[in-house]
Amino acid sequence: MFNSFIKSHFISSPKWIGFDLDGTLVNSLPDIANALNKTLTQLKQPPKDMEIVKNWIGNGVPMLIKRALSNQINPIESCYQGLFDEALHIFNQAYQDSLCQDSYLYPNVKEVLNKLYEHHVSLALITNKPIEFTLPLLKNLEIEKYFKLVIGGDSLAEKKPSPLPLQYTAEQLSVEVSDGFMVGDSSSDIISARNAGCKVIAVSYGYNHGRPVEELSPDLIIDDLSELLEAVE
Ligand SMILES: O=C(O)COP(=O)(O)O
Ligand SMILES: [Mg+2]
Repeated sequence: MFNSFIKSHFISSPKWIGFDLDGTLVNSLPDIANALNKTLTQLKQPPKDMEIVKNWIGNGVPMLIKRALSNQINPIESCYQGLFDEALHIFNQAYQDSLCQDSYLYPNVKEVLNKLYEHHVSLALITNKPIEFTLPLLKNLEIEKYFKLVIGGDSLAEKKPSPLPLQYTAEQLSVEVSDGFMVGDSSSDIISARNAGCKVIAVSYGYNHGRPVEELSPDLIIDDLSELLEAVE
């Protein structure tokens, strides 16, 4: 099932595959930017351009809020202090209200997940998105049934780039971490996989804080998820 390039560079029969969510399976940017701008407007802060918000996604909602209030990727405490709790509260409500208004699956996502599922590869969804948003989003996009395990950014004591979510996944699925790989769009996915001791495929079309994924030397870069597979008869 796996094409020859992946077979020769990867693992011919992976026991597990971990998928990142935002920027890998789902383009959630429009709904995240919309909720964030509702939050900023309510706090009388200037709204942000979608292209800027895109660079701030990938390290969870609290970090997104801190970045937005600081207007930069490395948040400054004096900028978000005092506003953070209220901003988080407003964002959580706004995002829950329009979680899947304009978000959509990238090309071939459902087909690839379905094929892997039919071939009994254990799939895990490993995101930094809080679990309260992750589960309804998966349900709404009709891909929740493919995952044996779903880990949100607040499900464990540490989120990606910590290796913990991947180590926990392997433990839960009763496999070795090195018997599978991670598929993601951002530095946190690549670093998490390296730290956990497994290979990683990066998608070129995601967010990665506005930086090219090549910089982090993933094991393989793909432009479309269907490159994971070759057609099953
Ligand atoms: O930062 C987020 O909320 C989303 O992160 P993800 O790319 O790990 O799904
Ligand atoms: Mg991502």
